[in-house]
Amino acid sequence: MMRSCTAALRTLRVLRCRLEGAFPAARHPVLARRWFSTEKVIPKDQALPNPSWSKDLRLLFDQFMKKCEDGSWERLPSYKNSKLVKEQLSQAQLFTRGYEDGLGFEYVMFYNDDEKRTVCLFQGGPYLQGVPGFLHGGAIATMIDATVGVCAAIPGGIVMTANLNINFKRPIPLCSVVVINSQLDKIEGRKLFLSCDVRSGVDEKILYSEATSLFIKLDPEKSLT
Ligand SMILES: CC/C=C\C/C=C\C/C=C\CCCCCCCC(=O)SCCNC(=O)CCNC(=O)[C@H](O)C(C)(C)COP(=O)(O)OP(=O)(O)OC[C@H]1O[C@@H](n2cnc3c(N)ncnc32)[C@H](O)[C@@H]1OP(=O)(O)O
Repeated sequence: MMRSCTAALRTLRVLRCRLEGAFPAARHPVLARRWFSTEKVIPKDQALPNPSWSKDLRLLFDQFMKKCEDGSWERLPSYKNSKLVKEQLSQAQLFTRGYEDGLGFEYVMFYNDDEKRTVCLFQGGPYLQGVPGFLHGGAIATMIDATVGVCAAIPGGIVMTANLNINFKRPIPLCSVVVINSQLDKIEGRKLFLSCDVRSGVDEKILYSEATSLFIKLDPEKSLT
């Protein structure tokens, strides 16, 4: 437990250094203060196996953890709450982490710095149903946005989605496991272009969705509101 907390804090520190190093304006006056706290509260890392994870999700998780051993990939921790919000928003939770184990978004992301790739292993639970038996398109879009968002934020700093285009090619069965594979294609000034696909877990034979996205690095001189 202690070791995983220390590892999580280390990864968070690395991510923070990367964001600030790659983009000094990551010290955006509002967002940086909200996103990174120096308080030493150790929240629960939710990007780790729990009993709701299926055999396939565990298998893929183990495969990626093996890839982390030589340092080419790293697992990204994920937390429900953040100390970044002010008191009146103390109920705020990361949208994708607001469900009990197994009911909503179960996922873990891995990052490869050399390839500028982020892979998300995702199991969508029963509260994410759209057409009976299948995942809601909004839930799929959410996880695509989160995955490409992280893929943009690590090299790009403080970014927001400006555009997200998704082709939904096949419906995703509820509670199945999919792999969201995203990559940074191009950076032009403040614009980061990314693409990703969503495939069936383990065999990756079924192409469920494809997406392209544009993220913009926030300009610290501009107000968000
Ligand atoms: C993302 C994760 C970040 C950090 C990680 C930290 C912690 C991790 C914790 C959790 C991770 C969870 C990840 C979740 C990811 C979710 C991300 C989101 O969903 S963000 C929410 C949805 N997006 C928004 O609400 C954004 C709303 N839009 C805006 O606020 C603004 O439009 C903007 C995107 C900030 C851009 O405004 P600016 O005034 O800064 O830029 P502009 O001067 O307007 O444009 C610059 C440049 O870009 C071109 N452009 C802008 N929008 C578009 C577009 N839709 N399509 C094409 N091109 C666009 C514009 O033409 C300019 O181009 P240029 O003239 O060539 O420079």
